[in-house]
Amino acid sequence: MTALIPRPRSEPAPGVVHLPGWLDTAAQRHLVLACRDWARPPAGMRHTRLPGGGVMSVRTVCLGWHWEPYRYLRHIDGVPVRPLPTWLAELGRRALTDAYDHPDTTCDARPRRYDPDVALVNFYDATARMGLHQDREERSTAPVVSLSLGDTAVFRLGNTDHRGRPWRDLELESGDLLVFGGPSRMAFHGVPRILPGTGPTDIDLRSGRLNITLRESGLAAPP
Ligand SMILES: O=C(O)CCC(=O)C(=O)O
Ligand SMILES: [Fe+2]
Repeated sequence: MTALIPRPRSEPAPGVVHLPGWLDTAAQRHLVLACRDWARPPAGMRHTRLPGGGVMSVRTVCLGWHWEPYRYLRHIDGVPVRPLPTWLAELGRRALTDAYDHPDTTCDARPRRYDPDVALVNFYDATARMGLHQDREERSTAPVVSLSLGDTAVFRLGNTDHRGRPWRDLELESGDLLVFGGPSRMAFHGVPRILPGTGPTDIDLRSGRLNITLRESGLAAPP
């Protein structure tokens, strides 16, 4: 959506930085097209099965490493994971610099080097959601970089101790960057709601929301 009032940078918790509209329209469209390519079979988008027998309402495709609850793998059902393109890792590095290298930063959680080797690409239709969880399968403590495309999401940023309150809800719009690192790296977070019909009309995504998170797995690449 075109914001009439520019939304300012914010730091909703120490180590969490929200940069609204970080990606311009061309960059958003480029990412949407890339996601469409990554979503093609055989390692396409799928509803992740949960150990309890349910399936997640979002559909996911992974780059670099496959994620499944609660581990990273190179193959799922015999299907190798797609590589993570170097341009996407570079975008992640730029994201951390832009997020933390700011005079108002109260907590610069930038690692000396950031080498994201895994991306989770989630697609949310109008009814999909994601429960509160921690991103804890990574062995690295480096920040998570999150990019949002399409419909606005209500993003719930919780505390680091448990799933309950306190939490705070942020709206993540198309093009927004959110990073969470430092003391908030293990914050519980989730997406209780998507606001259908709020995405831009010029990024080649007719409906729904894409979210890309970049992470450092801390796992050794196989020889
Ligand atoms: O969709 C989002 O904004 C969050 C996604 C997320 O938490 C995850 O993929 O682990
Ligand atoms: Fe997460």
